[in-house]
Amino acid sequence: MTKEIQIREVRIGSGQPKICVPMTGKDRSALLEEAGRIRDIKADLAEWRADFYEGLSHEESLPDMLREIRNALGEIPLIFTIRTVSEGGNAEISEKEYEKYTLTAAESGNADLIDIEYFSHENVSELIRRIQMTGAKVIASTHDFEKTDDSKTLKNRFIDMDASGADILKMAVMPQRFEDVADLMQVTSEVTEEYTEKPVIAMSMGNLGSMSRIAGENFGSSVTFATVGKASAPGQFPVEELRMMMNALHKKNVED
Ligand SMILES: O=C1C[C@@](O)(C(=O)O)C[C@@H](O)[C@@H]1O
Repeated sequence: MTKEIQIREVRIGSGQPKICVPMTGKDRSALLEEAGRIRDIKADLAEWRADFYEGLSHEESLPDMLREIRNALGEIPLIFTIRTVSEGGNAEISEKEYEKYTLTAAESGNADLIDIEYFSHENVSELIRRIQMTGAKVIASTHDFEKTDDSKTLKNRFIDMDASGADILKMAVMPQRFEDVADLMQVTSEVTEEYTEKPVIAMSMGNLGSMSRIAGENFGSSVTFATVGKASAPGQFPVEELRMMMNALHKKNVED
């Protein structure tokens, strides 16, 4: 049974899955415009994909940028993410920099959640602990933009992330055939029912996997990512389309 986590006014892990919109702007004005659109469309959550930001290597600009994004978002909870090249993102940075930037974001007090790539970094449990000491929550994440491993491997990855002390567990994988999409959904359902009480976020990417972005309510994924402009990963829907499809599915679920 999943225990919900409340971030500001948003409850993750209970009710319908929450819609999160990534911000992929490369500079201040693009980011503030995206944040304004996210607020207008009333997304549940926003994610700053700071690996798209050209100022990332100027660590001292991060707190100011985070403060401005926070002001533009109002009360919408913010996830701070640096997606590295090895997990399908744009950041080519050292371990030291990854640690420094994620901690700086946490210490700013303006990012509610910090995404940590669980399998790609050193001393990750220690980093998670240090981030949590600032009051921010941690999403342990894993991404595979090439393929979907077998169910046992996916399940073990969730179990490892669960043991890390992170608050939320996230997995995004690329399907090569329909069975991969079904496997991801099945494993997520099993993990949320039998292995962890933490909220889980799971998606199968690409067009083939896009059904997994609609149906989280049925298989145990508590957040889904959607766009107001540029997608941050393949297969994402525009927010309004996704909201309509999720509401239609929810209606059927409660009728049953
Ligand atoms: O981890 C995820 C999920 C994601 O890769 C997706 O497939 O929607 C999009 C990313 O921005 C986010 O950090």
